[in-house]
Amino acid sequence: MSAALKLENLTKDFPVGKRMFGPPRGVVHAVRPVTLTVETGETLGIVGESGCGKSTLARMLVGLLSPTDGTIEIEGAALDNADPSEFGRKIQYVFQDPISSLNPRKTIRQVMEAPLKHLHSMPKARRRERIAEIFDAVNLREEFLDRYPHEFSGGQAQRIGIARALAAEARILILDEPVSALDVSVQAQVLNLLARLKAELGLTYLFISHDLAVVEAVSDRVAVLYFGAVVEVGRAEDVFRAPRHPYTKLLADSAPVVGRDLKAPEGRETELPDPLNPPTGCAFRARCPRAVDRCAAEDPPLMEMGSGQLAACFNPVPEGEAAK
Ligand SMILES: Nc1ncnc2c1ncn2[C@@H]1O[C@H](COP(=O)(O)OP(=O)(O)OP(=O)(O)O)[C@@H](O)[C@H]1O
Repeated sequence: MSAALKLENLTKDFPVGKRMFGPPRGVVHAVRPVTLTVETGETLGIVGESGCGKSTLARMLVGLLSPTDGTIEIEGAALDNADPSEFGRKIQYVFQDPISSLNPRKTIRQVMEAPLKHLHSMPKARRRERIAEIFDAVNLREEFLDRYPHEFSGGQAQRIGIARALAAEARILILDEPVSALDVSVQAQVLNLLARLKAELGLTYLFISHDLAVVEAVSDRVAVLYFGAVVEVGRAEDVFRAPRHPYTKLLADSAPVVGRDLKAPEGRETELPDPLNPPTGCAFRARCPRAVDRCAAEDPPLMEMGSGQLAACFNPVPEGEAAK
């Protein structure tokens, strides 16, 4: 397998409380150095509570935000050197609510034509054919093309979002909560469609979700984010069934949906630390039932826990202590 995406120390700081003169009042470290590789054809799930940096990470990958530091490599080409149009083509964002990201005054055909025209300079006749092929691939009827965004149901809208990414000839899709706003039966249809397209087209997915059951079902590997950093990464079944980081164990024990009913051990904090005033050492230690002295002094790096599972913890959950 070759790498579709390689992130090396990717970092994003937001200065806050900007003043006319002098430095800003503080800095939010929204994404702390993230190093990750996603193989071609793989689905990497990304989970974590609200505010842990998922969207900031995703927005850097599609060029909506520029990194403070670090590098992004797509199919072997570093972002800085790559032709921006090539970059924009290969990695596409599929929003949770694709319709609100579309211009309400443009028909779906106009929306679909834009990438074919601008990224691929495709002549008109070929564009019509290509749009028909893509609509067929995502099970949408061609007659929908002359309608406007608000005329679609949630499931249809999500198919349109996927179709738009395919029109750009994306190789990597960032799926940001792609099914969380849909009814369960429609969720299954969209997930099946994504699985089929991935197999047929050899796509690579980054699947961001609060729903651990969905993430486990669709992901080959999972990265768990906490306070802007990857705290655990490994095969989906290992990470959820035998988590080594105490935060992942907390998520797995509190499932199914991250952020809802997160259990806090007796006398421990439940909230994320203040981003403007981060703690020393491990960011999770105030909530952690396994914290030891070292955790206050040093921020643990990701460490090998066996069979490719990595966790950033000095006192990991013992192997074999499966999640409840
Ligand atoms: N433009 C900004 N300026 C300042 N801080 C920001 C900005 N955007 C995000 N942040 C902060 O960066 C951190 C990460 O936010 P981000 O939106 O990436 O989290 P998230 O995991 O995607 O959350 P959610 O699940 O709610 O979408 C948070 O502390 C957030 O307040």
